[in-house]
Formats: sequence, structure tokens, C-alpha cells
Amino acid sequence: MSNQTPKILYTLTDEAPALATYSLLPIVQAFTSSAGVQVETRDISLSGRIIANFPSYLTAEQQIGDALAELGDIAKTPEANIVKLPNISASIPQLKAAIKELQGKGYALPNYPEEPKNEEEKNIKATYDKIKGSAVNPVLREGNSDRRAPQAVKAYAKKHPHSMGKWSADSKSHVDSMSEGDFYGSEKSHTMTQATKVSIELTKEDGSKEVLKSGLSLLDGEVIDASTLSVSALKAFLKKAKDDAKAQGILFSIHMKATMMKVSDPIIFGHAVKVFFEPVFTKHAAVLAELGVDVNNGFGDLLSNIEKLPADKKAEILADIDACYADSPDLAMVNSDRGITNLHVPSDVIIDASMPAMIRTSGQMWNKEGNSQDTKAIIPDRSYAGVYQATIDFCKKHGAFDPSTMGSVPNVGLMAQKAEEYGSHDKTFEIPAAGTVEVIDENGVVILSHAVQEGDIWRMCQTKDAPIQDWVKLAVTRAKLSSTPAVFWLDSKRSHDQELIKKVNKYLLDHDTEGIELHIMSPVEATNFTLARIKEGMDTISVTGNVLRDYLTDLFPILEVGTSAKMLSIVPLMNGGGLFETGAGGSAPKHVEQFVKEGHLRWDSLGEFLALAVSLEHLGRIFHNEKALLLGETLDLATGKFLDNDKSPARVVGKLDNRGSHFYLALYWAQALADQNKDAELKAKFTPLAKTMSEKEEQIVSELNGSQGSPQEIGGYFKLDGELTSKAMRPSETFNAVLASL
Ligand SMILES: NC(=O)C1=CN([C@@H]2O[C@H](COP(=O)(O)OP(=O)(O)OC[C@H]3O[C@@H](n4cnc5c(N)ncnc54)[C@H](OP(=O)(O)O)[C@@H]3O)[C@@H](O)[C@H]2O)C=CC1
Ligand SMILES: O=C(O)CCC(=O)C(=O)O
Ligand SMILES: [Mg+2]
Repeated sequence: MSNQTPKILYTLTDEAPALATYSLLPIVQAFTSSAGVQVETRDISLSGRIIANFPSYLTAEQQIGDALAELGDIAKTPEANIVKLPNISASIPQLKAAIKELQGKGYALPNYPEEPKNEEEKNIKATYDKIKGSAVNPVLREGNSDRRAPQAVKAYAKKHPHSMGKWSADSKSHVDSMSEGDFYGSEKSHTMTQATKVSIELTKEDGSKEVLKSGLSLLDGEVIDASTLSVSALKAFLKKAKDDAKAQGILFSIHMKATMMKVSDPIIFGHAVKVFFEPVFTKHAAVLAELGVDVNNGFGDLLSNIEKLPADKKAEILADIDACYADSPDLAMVNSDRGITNLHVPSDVIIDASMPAMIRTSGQMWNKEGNSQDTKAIIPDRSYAGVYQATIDFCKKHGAFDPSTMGSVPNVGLMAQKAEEYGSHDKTFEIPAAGTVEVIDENGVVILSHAVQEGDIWRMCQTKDAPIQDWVKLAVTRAKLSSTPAVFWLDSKRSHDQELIKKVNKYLLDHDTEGIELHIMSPVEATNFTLARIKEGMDTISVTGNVLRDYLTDLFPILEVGTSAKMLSIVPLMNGGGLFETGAGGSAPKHVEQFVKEGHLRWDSLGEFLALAVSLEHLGRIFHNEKALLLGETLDLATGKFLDNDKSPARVVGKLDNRGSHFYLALYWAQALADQNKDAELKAKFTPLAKTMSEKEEQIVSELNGSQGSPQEIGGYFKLDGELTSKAMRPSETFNAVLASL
């Protein structure tokens, strides 16, 4: 391995992180090239993935390779070193918008065929369906997850605590979940005792069979589970929740993960829309069906479809919608100025980010007047909802957390090889007719079975044994290295978790656990245990499955340090490589809006700085490259100084933004390289650079800040114009010249 060229693969993604890359990457490449480390880019943006998947529709110049597939293969090799920035996990409305933009740019792409009419359209839809939702992360995540707030970040948050909404004991905000008929209540699990292939079959009440999936390979020791959600129970629950929100005078909101759970959650979201606007759907059923309205894509789908109607019909429906609003509880808003509600687009409110944001804001969300109000947070399935209710209960009892004193909750998450629910979408079905769904092995033995009704959602999850072993090992390693108690968040009442508990107890025996504190607790017990400790300033590692990995690595960072963008997010790949994710959150679409409008980008690239430092360190270790190690070390020093001097982007126009923050990182990085004495060559190279940069600090910052305040041209949303964006993101000629001199 060590005779290959050391290489870091830096991903080009979407929205705010993509913009930030235009400014940060030239700095990074200038610095790393001095150490013989190549930083190459790979385009895994939504538009890039669309273009890569439809070569036959495009001209030779338009075609690009499938960078995601390439990275997916690389992730399985020991030399993998990938820095992964957040990308859009597209809902159908976003996918359609991206296609439209590309078509407008001369890409003769096919439209997304909602209801394919022939083989060609079926293929087109299947290709787009692979691009939609969380299509990137599961491909790259060939390892488990290690996310935590580094010491320097935690220290910064304690010194400069972010704002926290006060909590009052009589807050009416709460989580509402089904009491029966959900996935939690129906889960059945089984651990395979030998490798086999299974099929998933529906036997209908008339005795006919429909094969939902066949030839699914399972490994020895793999845990499988199946569960089903009753659509009638769901609808009854949603109806009751709506009435209750109205009776209590609180906002109605629903929190799903329609991106990662791209099959089940849009369906559940669609039911919420239909229940909320029931009179409209009842009265106009025929017209809406005729128009092809599909509210699994949100209420916005209805609104855009009725545009096609004659004016009087459209007005009639709009009047009925207004009557329905008047008669219903207020909806939580995504954008009250533009009238966008929680029900408009399934990917606007994503549970991992939305629930912590609500908890940080006194348990409130925004109403249509733009004021915050107590809220009913609807999370239909019970599997993980209790974590949020327990957190709300804790805040009601003890008040808001205090970021200046609270402890930290790092996470070790079981994620590798599409573990658990997040890998279930190819085994999730909206059941076409009442009957029984069975998972049947090669010998015809029925492993799991559920009675289902038409419209129910049935799903199967897989969790392979090797990732579980790796996860237990990672938990023990982190607990030891940080001398911190670790809690496995596993619910002995859940069938899947029972199988996992057996494995955890077995694999813990492979490790020396002397002197470390380990627990297994249900998610609610673990929440209470952990919250009581963080309140007292104590740290507790959460060791969780894939969904809680996602939820907790937004929840705790947002409470502790204000945003999950400041997390160190490492994926030690199971074959020895490293995937370094930047932060633990998303692509901040609101930040792009602000940049385009007023030339201020408030995206904080701290996650990128942290990821790059560990990436360089990993590369240095694997390739015995001392210069790379030194670059990583000095980058960490620079990041520490960056935090000390509070050089993160401000939220408002006119003050330091993302670009200015990059200048300071570069300055401190150059200074750290100038100050070190391990490598004379790098010292000689960076000493003059550091000197010039600090001499020109005032001029550069004034050029950078001076470029703010006016609308920016970036030539697109999903596919940026490289030249325009580069110009917008690198407005300081002085800084550009200094970098070019390296
Ligand atoms: N790893 C990945 O690839 C992930 C991708 N996503 C994708 O991102 C998109 C948006 O998702 P959403 O749930 O809204 O989550 P985001 O994390 O993008 O946004 C939530 C809020 O967090 C704050 N925030 C996030 N990152 C930063 C940062 N680097 N610097 C400063 N503030 C930050 C912003 O708050 P404020 O507005 O107050 O500034 C932002 O509005 C979706 O397409 C989703 O699928 C989501 C999670 C992970
Ligand atoms: O891949 C996605 O869609 C989101 C990922 C995410 O939220 C996470 O890993 O924390
Ligand atoms: Mg997340």
C-alpha cells in the first residue's frame, strides 16, 4: 500500500457545503500539495448523480462517470481515504426540480415518470429511484460510526454558550405516538444459523401468492427482522392526534425521515396529509385522482397539480382548503412568510434535525404568524419516539440544559453494510391486498410471518454479524480511550434488540472490559440516565443502532454545541480505510438562500476542518508520510486557535462569513506550520506565507466582507456554474494571489 500515491478523495456535494468547497478546497490543495498529498474531487452531488446515470440521453461532452459507484468500491479497500461532505437526500419534489434545472441547461434527461406506462419508463423510474432519498451515505458507509464533539469544540461551547430557549413546567408540547398497530408492536426477529437465500411472499386471502422479493441472500449469524404498520390504526391515530392538537390549542407537526426511510415514510407522511385535509380529499376525490395528485410527495403536490384546473374549479378547492385550515389545529410552519407548512414537502422537516431544534426552542415550533408555539410532535412509530418524550419531560422538570456546564454524549453507531431500518427500503412494501406476508427460506421454512391488510406497510431489516462485532469492539475501544461509561441503547421488549443483546453479551467477552463501565438500557432508560449525567457535566457514550445513531448525533450536538456541524464524524471502514464525514448534519438549504440574496454564507466549515485533520492523520499513518501527519497535527492546532479566536461565520450579513472563516483557518494553519520544527522544508515554505497573510489580514478581510450585501450569481441551484461560483466564493484578489504564490 505504501508505494501508492497518497490520495484523499474530497466529495463535491450540494447546497451550502458545495458552495463552501469553492472557497476551502483551493486552500486545502495549496497546503497539501506541499506535502505530496493529492486531494482529488469526486462529484456525488444530486445533479452529478443524475447526469452519471443517464449517459444514453446525453451528448458525449455532457456525460460523466459514476463517482458514487467508484467511491463505493474504493470504500471496501484498505487505501480508502474519503472526505464526505453532506449531500442532498432528495425527495421526489427535489428530484423533479433538479431534473428540470438540468433540462433547462440543455441536458436532454427524461422526466421522472410517476406512473410508468412502458418498459422504458419503468427503467427510467427505477434509475431515478436509486438516486432519490438517502442514496449516497449507505453506499459509502462500509463501517460503523464514531461521532463526538472534540475537546476544543466542547471547550468553545462552554466558553461561548449558544442561546437556549427556556423551558416551562407547564409547556403543553409533547410527542404523540401510536399505542398499537405500529412497527414497534409487530416486530419479529430471527438470527440466521446458516447462510441461505430467502423470499418474501404475500399469500392473499383468496389463496393466490405474490412474490414481493426473491433470492435475498443472508449470511450466517445475520439478524433479520420484519414488522408491519397497520394503515387503519395509523389513520385512526392521526385523526385523534389532530383533534387533540386542536383541543389543546397547540401546533400539529409530523416528524419523519422520508429521506433515509424513502419507501415507508413518504407513505406515512401522505396519510398525515390526507387525514389533515380529509374534507378536501373526500369531496374532490375524483378530480384529485384524475390529476394524479400524490400527497406522499406532500401537500405541495396537490397545490401544484390543481394549477392545471380551470380557474373556478381551482378556486373551489382552494376555498375548501381554507375552510379546512379554519377548522383544524394550526400547523407547524417551515416558512411562515411563504405559507409553507410542515405538510407541504416530506423532506422539509426531517426528524433528526427537527426534534432537537424544537427542544432547543423551548419545545416550540413556528406558527403561521411567525411566532413560536407549543407543539404536538407526531412520531407515529414508538420504537424511538420515547427518547424525545423523555428529553421533553426532563426539560420540563429541570429547565433547559446549560451549554456552559453540560456534559457530552459521543455516539458509537451500528451502521455498516446498510444495518437495520436504514437498509430496509428494498424490502419495504405497501401491501396490495389483505393476507399473510412470510419470509421463507430455501427449504420452504417460514422464518417470519405477519397478517396484513391492504395498504399496510410491511418491512424487513437486515443486520450482518461482522458489523455487530465491529460495533461492540468500537464501543469498548472508545470507552477505554476516553475513560467514559458506555450505554448500549437496546430495548429488551423489542424482538430485534433481544437478538442484539445476546450478541453484545457474547462479543463483549472477546474484549478486556476491566475497568470500564458498560450498561445495556432501553432507549428511555438510557435517555434518563444520560440526561441526568450531562446535566451534572458528565459524559456518557451512547452505543446505538443505526436510527438512534442518526437521531442522537443531532440531538446532543445541537443541545451541547448548537449545531451538529461541529462534530467529528469518523467511519473506520471495516477493510481498513477511512471515511471522514464532515459534521453530522445536512446541507443547510436556508444558507444558500441567504447567500444568493445577500452574499453572506453562514455555513460553518468546522466539520470539514476536523474531518480533513483526521483524514490527513489516517493517510500519514497508513503511508508513513510524516508530512501528512504534520499537516494534520497543525490543522488541528489551527482549528483550536480558530475556535479560541471565535472566527466561525456570523449569521448576519456584513460580518465574517464562511469565506472569511476560511482565511483565518489558512492563516492559523500557515502559522502553525511556520512555528513547528519537525520539518524544515515545510517550515521554510510556510514561514513567508504566514508572514504575508498576517500582514495582509486587514486588507483580505475587508475585501471578503466588502463583497457582501448584494445578490450573488452562481448559475444554478443543483448544478452550479463553476466559474461564477468560484468568483463569488473567492472575492479577495489579495488572498487569491497569496495562495497562488505557494
Ligand atoms: N450526511 C448527509 O449527507 C446529510 C444530509 N442531509 C440532507 O441535508 C438537507 C437538509 O436537511 P435538514 O434536516 O434541514 O438539516 P440541516 O442540517 O441541513 O439544517 C438544519 C439547520 O442546522 C444548521 N446547520 C447545519 N449545518 C450547519 C453548518 N455547517 N453551519 C452552520 N449551521 C448549520 C442550520 O441552522 P440555521 O438555519 O439556524 O443556520 C440549518 O438550517 C436534506 O437534503 C437532507 O437530506 C441531512 C443530514 C445529513
Ligand atoms: O443520508 C442521509 O439522508 C442523512 C444522513 C444523516 O442524517 C446522518 O447520518 O446523520
Ligand atoms: Mg442525521
